[in-house]
Amino acid sequence: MPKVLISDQLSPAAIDVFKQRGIEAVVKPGLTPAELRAIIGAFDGLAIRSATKVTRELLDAATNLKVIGRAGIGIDNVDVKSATARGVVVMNTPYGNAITTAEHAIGLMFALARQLPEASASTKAGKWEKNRFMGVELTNKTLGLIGAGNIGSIVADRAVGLKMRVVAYDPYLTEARATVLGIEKVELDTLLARADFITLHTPLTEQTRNILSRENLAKTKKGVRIVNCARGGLIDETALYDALQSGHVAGAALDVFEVEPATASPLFALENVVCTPHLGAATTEAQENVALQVAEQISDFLLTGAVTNAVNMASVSAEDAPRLKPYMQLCQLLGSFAGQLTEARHGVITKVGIEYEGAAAHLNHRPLSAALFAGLLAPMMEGVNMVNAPVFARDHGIDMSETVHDRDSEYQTLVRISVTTGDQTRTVSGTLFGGAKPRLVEVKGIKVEADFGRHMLYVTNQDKPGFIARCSAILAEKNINIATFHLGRASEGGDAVCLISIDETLPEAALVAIRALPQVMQATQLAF
Ligand SMILES: NC(=O)C1=CN([C@@H]2O[C@H](COP(=O)(O)OP(=O)(O)OC[C@H]3O[C@@H](n4cnc5c(N)ncnc54)[C@H](O)[C@@H]3O)[C@@H](O)[C@H]2O)C=CC1
Ligand SMILES: O=C(O)C(=O)COP(=O)(O)O
Repeated sequence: MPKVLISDQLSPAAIDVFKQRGIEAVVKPGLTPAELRAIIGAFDGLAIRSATKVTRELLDAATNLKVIGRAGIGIDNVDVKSATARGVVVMNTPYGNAITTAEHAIGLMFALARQLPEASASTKAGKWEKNRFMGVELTNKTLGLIGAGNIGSIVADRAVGLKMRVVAYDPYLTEARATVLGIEKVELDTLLARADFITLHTPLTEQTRNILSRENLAKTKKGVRIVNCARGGLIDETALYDALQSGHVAGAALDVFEVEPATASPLFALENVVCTPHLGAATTEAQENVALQVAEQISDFLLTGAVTNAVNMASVSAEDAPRLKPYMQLCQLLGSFAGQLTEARHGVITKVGIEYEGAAAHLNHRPLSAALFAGLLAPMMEGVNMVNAPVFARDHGIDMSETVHDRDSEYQTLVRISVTTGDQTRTVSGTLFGGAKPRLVEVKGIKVEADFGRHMLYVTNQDKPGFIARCSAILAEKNINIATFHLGRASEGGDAVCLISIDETLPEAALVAIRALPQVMQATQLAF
């Protein structure tokens, strides 16, 4: 039974899903990094929010981990690069808390405009300071949106409803989308100069870190009010403090901080600052949404191989997963076959071509090609799998091409792989027999029909009499049982290939004896 660790506060809805799906869920929020490292090795999945920091050190200890599910959007608390290198899928739930977070941003904007928290505190203190709290209207004000993705778009929609003018800076926002949203796409400097309110809705990346730097804060309109419901690192907090103190920035509402939990900050002392403890996603509805989604996604992946909302792997829908499963196996085996034939003396792999024909042409290819690369690179690299294989291939400069043939194939379905090392290119093709069983149908342009056995012997030889008898004799001499024996040849008396499935590993001496046969050019032992 797969085991999942829930290391942050997740709605109990997640536990119910895991239980129903037959997955053991262990709930342990609030562990220290050392405590987490001590137990993570026992788990196949990890479900988190923003509190758990998934560092390289934690991943080093996560020897069984296959999937990390983030019940929420931001994954800046996960070292995705290290997870990918270790073959761990990282998923998030990109929509489940978007409305809630957008509503929090709008709520904070109102709180700033009317100083609601201070007015509430003053009233509760019995002061009745009716003249102290003079607010500003939102109607006809300009809202500057930095980041117009899921959350930013919802904020824009609500702000337009409040009769605000919305300008947006987002390099990936198209003019057409801006028109649909009823907003104006502008450059950052224009936004800074025009906005009465600024709200941030980008992920924290190297490009967005400090996007409201001291320099950019100085470019804002005097009296601007700033809302940050995205990530702490987007604003230079010291520069913001200074701008608030000087009155250049009239107010700031912060849900997120550079260091969290934020239990002390000079900003807390300022009257014109409203703070919430990273509550953007904290509604019953959003927490139920993200908990259910993450539990379903983790379960689907661990139980069926379906991949949803992964940030480091191609998606495989729940509907596609069973259909792709035999193809994944075929691709992995074809890759493994080609990989095992690629001897170091031939040089490094420079190019891989993958062709899909017949029924295979109509499938989702990215996961299939990833499975093929996993098989291909496994003999050369440790710990390679579908998640990290495409990255390894790219990092090693392997040029990959995929071709889909929309033509009638001799086979109902066919996958062909061409691997180039130095100036040599080898091809291997396979099909699914009966729609489910992987079968080799061609090696180096020679037709040969063979199932993949656990132990196999691959021989290239001259098509001359005597080879079969001598080869069989060597195997018999070592008491090695032959399961299947398949032959193919390019032409009568020409190049031939022989694939022998045997019941156990062949001793090295027998392999040497086969290589010494006069007809034999190459003999390689393969394992699947
Ligand atoms: N306070 C909270 O509890 C929550 C905070 N968040 C934060 O909100 C962020 C945004 O969430 P979504 O809108 O769902 O993400 P999204 O991916 O839909 O949108 C992000 C937008 O930022 C834009 N962007 C990327 N780089 C940019 C740059 N350099 N300059 C300007 N725009 C840039 C992208 O083009 C995209 O449109 C998340 O990454 C997360 O950090 C999300 C949920 C809850
Ligand atoms: O989804 C996000 O990106 C959030 O920031 C929400 O964080 P949380 O799950 O409330 O810790």
